[in-house]
Amino acid sequence: MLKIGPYEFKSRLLLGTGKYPNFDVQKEAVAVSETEILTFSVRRMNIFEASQPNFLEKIDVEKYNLLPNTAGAKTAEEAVRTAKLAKASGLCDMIKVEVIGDQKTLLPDPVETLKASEELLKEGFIVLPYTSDDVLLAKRLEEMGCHAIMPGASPIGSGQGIVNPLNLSFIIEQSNVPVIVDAGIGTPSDATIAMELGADGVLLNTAVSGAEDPVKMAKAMNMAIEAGRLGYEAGRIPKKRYATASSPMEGMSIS
Ligand SMILES: CC(=O)[C@@H](O)[C@H](O)COP(=O)(O)O
Repeated sequence: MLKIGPYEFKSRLLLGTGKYPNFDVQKEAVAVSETEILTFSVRRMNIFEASQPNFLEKIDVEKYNLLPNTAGAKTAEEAVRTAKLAKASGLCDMIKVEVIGDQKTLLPDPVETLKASEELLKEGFIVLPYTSDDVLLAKRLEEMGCHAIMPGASPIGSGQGIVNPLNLSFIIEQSNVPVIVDAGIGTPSDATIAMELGADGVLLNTAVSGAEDPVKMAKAMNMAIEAGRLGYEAGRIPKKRYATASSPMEGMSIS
């Protein structure tokens, strides 16, 4: 089970809702992914205006846990304001803190992310910050009280996969709260690697919504995350420098 604050989830896949070719494909992809957590940008949702386009219009939102995110925020102040809007709409008390520090790489601003997370924790939110793969920053966010840490695999939408598995493994090793690898996943095998490293979950969007067949890819991601988790729990064999026979002859009576 994936436990985030007071919530428990069977699925370890968190899915974004943007950039699908149409709402029918989005709906089917979400269904086959078997995700229980959908994230969406509060700023793009028009949550208070029923007449405006709704990016979740074909989805039965009652069936999912919604994880609003503060995408578009460049400062802690903007992120806090956006989070409060989401909470006021009654959608959920979880918030993905996303404060972008650079528009080319879309990497998170560490100082503003810390500030926003601290403020939102004080306000009683369940806080999941999107952060870089900086090990010490992840530690500070956990010590502050964040309910999960979400280090990036690589830049949002880049599909580069996990560029620094060593840092991710340090973050996972030190963490007492769930670590959810967020952003940059390109293929099912990237998601499996994150889970084999010991991540508690994976958040992804572009790899599914931008695939040639988003529904097939959503299914593949579901299976990949499940496989990676099983492999992690099963415990991998140690790597050796030289070969060891798969069928040893010792103790056999055949000469
Ligand atoms: C939807 C969302 O929250 C994104 O900002 C997230 O980081 C996913 O990134 P990818 O699109 O690279 O999977």
